[in-house]
Amino acid sequence: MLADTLARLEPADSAMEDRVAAHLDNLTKPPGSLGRLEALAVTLASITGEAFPRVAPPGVLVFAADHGVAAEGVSAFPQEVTAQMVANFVAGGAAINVFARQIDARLEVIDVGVAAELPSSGVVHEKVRAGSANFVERDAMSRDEAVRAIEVGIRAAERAAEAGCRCLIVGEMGIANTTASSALLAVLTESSVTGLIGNGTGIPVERLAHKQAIIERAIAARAPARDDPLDVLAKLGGLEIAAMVGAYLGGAARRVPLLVDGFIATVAALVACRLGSATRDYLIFGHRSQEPGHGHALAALDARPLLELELRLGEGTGAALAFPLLEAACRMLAEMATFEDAGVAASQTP
Ligand SMILES: Cc1cc2ncn([C@H]3O[C@H](COP(=O)(O)O)[C@@H](O)[C@H]3O)c2cc1C
Ligand SMILES: O=C(O)c1cccnc1
Repeated sequence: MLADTLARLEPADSAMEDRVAAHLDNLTKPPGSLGRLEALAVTLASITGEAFPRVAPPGVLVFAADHGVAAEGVSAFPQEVTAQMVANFVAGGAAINVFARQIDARLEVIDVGVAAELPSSGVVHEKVRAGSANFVERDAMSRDEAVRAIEVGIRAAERAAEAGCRCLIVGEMGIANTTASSALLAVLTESSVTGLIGNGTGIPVERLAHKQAIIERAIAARAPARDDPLDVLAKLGGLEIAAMVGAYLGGAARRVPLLVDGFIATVAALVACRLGSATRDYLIFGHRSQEPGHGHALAALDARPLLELELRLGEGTGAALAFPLLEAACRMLAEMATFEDAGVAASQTP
């Protein structure tokens, strides 16, 4: 299934660019005056292959899993919070529930690897294993488990597309996943861990050096092959991160715009692009997270996010908050009058 999805990936339709740019210049505004919203409209048209793209309704996929490395004291919160937050998602009380309701999104919560029993309803049960291993001691997961988790994500993206979602927001919940994401990013971009790490859920400054040492030890001990993204993901990643990779690949293969959230989501998107480079064409970046590594991950993807709200939460929240801008770009294309229709002079006569 992963191989099939990779084989179906195609670049976005660049022929749409000139056509949409010409239409934008006919709309009743000085050319270019709607700034980045105009570029966004062009991007959405080339992603979907439609001159008048639509992004509503959006689908939010929240993947949850636990991380063995949480045992090393790298998060400000205990591992149990992952399962407790899944229950909160089911009850509708988390930040992502609120913002998903605001944009009329279809929200799905998927258990890829939470190390606890979860509510039987309201969660899609796709547990590959009960949490990844502590990657300081052994590989986070096997290559086969990583592929299975990726396929959980591909299937979730397909369900969302089948349900009519025209834009995907991929979020996560997994205590200690900023540690796993920092490790992945350091290896994939051949960067030193210093400068990439941040305090995640809010570990005190004194514990940052410990978090850094854990990541450095893990990278040295696991010694992943940096040009083999699956090897890096299996050894240093997490189950929900692998599923996010799959959701991006599955969404891109279906030509669905992918609205990327914060640090963890961007690292997963980077892994997806390393597996299938055409995925990059389908990514739109919602916001810049406070987590220092996010700037680095965005730079690796040559990405400029839409919002800067000093968020550092994850779950898909920053992407959900940016969604109305995508909708505005679509409505601008479809609903604004042209100079001719409105009887407005298109330029000053010489
Ligand atoms: C109550 C709560 C809700 C959250 N929602 C997202 N995260 C975020 O924080 C975690 C990553 O940070 P670290 O690597 O420091 O553990 C992830 O679960 C992420 O989704 C949360 C964290 C907490 C505590
Ligand atoms: O930007 C994120 O995705 C993020 C930052 C801190 C903690 N959890 C998630």
